[in-house]
Amino acid sequence: MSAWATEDLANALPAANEATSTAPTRTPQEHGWAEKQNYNYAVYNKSNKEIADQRAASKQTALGGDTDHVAIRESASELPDSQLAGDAVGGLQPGDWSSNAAVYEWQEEFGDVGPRFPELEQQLFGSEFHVKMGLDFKNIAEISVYQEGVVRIQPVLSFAEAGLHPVMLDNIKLAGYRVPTPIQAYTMPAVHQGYDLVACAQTGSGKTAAFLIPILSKLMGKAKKLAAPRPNPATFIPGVSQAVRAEPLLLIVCPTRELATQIFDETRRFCYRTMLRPCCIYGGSPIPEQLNQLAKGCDVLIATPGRLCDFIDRPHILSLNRLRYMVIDEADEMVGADWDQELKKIMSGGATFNKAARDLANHHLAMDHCKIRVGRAGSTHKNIKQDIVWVESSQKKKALIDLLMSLPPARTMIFVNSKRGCDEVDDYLFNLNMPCTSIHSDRTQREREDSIRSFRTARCPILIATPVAARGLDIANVVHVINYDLPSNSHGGIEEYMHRIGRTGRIGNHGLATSFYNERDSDLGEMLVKTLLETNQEIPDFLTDLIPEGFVPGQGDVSTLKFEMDSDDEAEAGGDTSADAAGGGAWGATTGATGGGDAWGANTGATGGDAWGATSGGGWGA
Ligand SMILES: Nc1ncnc2c1ncn2[C@@H]1O[C@H](COP(=O)(O)OP(=O)(O)OP(=O)(O)O)[C@@H](O)[C@H]1O
Repeated sequence: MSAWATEDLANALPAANEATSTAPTRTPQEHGWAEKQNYNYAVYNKSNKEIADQRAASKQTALGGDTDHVAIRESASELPDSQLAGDAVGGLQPGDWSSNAAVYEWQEEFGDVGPRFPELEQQLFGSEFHVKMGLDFKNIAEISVYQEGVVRIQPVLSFAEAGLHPVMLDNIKLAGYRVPTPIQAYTMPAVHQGYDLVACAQTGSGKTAAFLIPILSKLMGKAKKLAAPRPNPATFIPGVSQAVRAEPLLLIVCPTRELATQIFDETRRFCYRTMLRPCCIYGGSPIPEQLNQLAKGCDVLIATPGRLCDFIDRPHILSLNRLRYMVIDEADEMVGADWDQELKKIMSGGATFNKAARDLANHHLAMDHCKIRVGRAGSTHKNIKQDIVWVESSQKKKALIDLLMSLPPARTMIFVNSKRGCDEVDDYLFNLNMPCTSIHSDRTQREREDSIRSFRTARCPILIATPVAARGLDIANVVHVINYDLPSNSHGGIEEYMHRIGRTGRIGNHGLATSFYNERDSDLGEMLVKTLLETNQEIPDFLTDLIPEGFVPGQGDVSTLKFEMDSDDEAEAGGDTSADAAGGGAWGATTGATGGGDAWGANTGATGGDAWGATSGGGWGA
C-alpha cells in the first residue's frame, strides 16, 4: 500500500468540531479505510535461536549473492507477498531488529570516498516513507531565532556555504534537502567553529539533521586518523571472526527506543559512502544481536541510557576513550534519568527546553557555549490546525469512531494517558474493523517495532499510543493527531501536548490536531488557550473565559502572552537576547529579518580555531 498523501487529505479535512455528531452508517472499509491486520505471532514470536537457525539454513541454501538478504526474506516468509512488500522499510522486513538495518560497510581499498551501491542507496534514500518537505516553509522560516549568552553565530543561508565535507553535501542532496531549516542555519557554523551548543526549535523542524550534518561532516574529514581499527566487513563472520572493541567518536543519547532507531536511520543516510560506521543499542532487543554489530566497528553510537550503561560496564566491548562529540537529544526529558554526570559536550535540546535541562547545560558545557532557540521554547507553528472539542469522558469512544468515520481516511495518531487506556481504545477500534495498531511500554520490543513499522507503511494507518511515542517520532504523512486524553499537568501538561501534536505538520507540511476536552482537563485550560492564541487558532466557546484579559484573539500582541516555559536566561539577562534574524531567507521567507547579515553586530571573533574533526577544548573525552 502506498503512503497516504498528506496535502490532499489535509485539504479535505473539515473542522473537526463539526464531526462528532455524525453517526457511522458504513463500515470503515466502505468509508475507505484499509482492511484491519492481525498481529503476526508466527513471525514475531520466534525465539532468537529459531531465527538464527533459519538464517543458517537459508545461508546454506542460498546460491551466492547476499546471504543476509536471503535470510531476511526467509524469516518473513510466513507473511503474504503483498504484506511483505508493504512492510519493507529501509531494507528491513517484519521480524528484523532495527539495530540490524544495513549500513554502508567501508573497505580499506575504497580510498577516500566509497563507491555508490544502488540497492543500499535505494533503501536509505529512496523510501516513500521518508518525510518529504511540505510547501509551507514560510511559517517555519518566519519564526524568530534567538541567541543567548556571549557567543554570536552568523547563520548560513545554504548547505553549500556551510563548509561541509563533499560527501556530506552529496548525501544531503540524496536526502532531498534543498535549504537548511533555521535551526540548521545556526548549528552548522556553530559546530564548525568548535562551540559547545544548546539548540532548541519547534517539533519537526530538522533538529536531528541540525546536529548530525555538522558533526558527521567534521568527523568525515578526519575519520581515518581518529577511528578505531575494524575488521574487514567482507570476511567478518559474527561469533567466529575476531571482534573489535567499539570506540565511537560520536555518542548520541536519547530517551526512547523508537527515537534511537529513528536517529540511527538518519545517521545511516548521512554516513553513506564514508568509513563512519553507525550502530544503535537500545533495551528490549537481544544483546547478542547488538554485540555482533558493535564487533564490526562503531564510529557513531546511538543509544538509550539503560542499554548504554550496560555496555559501558563492559569495557572490552565498548570504550568511550575516542569520543569527540556527545549529543543529548530531548535533553529536557533526559535530565530526570540520573544521567547528568555523564552528559557533556554538545547538547541539542528538544522542542521544549525546561529549566532543569538548561541548568544541566550551564553546568556541563564550556563557558562560551552557544544557545540557539528558534521561536519560544515549547511553541507550535501555524501549519498545525488545532481543534479542541468538548467530549464527556463517557462519550469519548463514540466520539472517536464518529470523528474517524467523518473524515477522509488518513494516517492518524491517537494519544491516551495510560497503558490500559491504550489497550482499551485499540480493542474498541479493532473490534469495529478499524486498521489500527498500538504501542506502549509494556509491549515487547518486537511488538513495538512491528507497530511503528506497520504504522509507517500505512498497513495500519491508525496508531494508538501512550506518551512513549510522543517524542521525536518522525513518520511521513501523519495528517491527524487526536488527543483522546489530554495530558494533564501530571502527564507532562502543555509540553507534552506540544510534542504530541508535533507528530503532524512536520517540515513545512500541514496537519490537524483534535483534542477531546472536558472539565477534567481544566488544569490545562489556561496554557492551552495561550498556545492556541499564539498561532491564531479558533478558541471554542467553552474556553473563551480563559482568554487573558484585554487580549483580542487574532489581533492581540502574542508576545504579551506569558508562558511558564519562557527562557530563564531571557529574564535573567534582562533583555540581553538578540533576536529576529530568521536566518531563513533561503526558505522563501520574506521576514524582513536580515538572515545572516549584520544584525548580530560584531562577531565574537572566537572561532574555536578547529580544523576538520578536531574537538573543541575542554569537553568530554577531549
Ligand atoms: N533541511 C531540510 N530539508 C528537508 N527536510 C528536512 C531538512 N532537515 C530535516 N528534514 C526532515 O524533516 C523531518 C523532521 O526532522 P526531525 O525529526 O529532525 O525534526 P525534529 O525537529 O527533531 O522534531 P521533533 O521535535 O518532533 O523531534 C525529517 O524527516 C528530516 O529528514
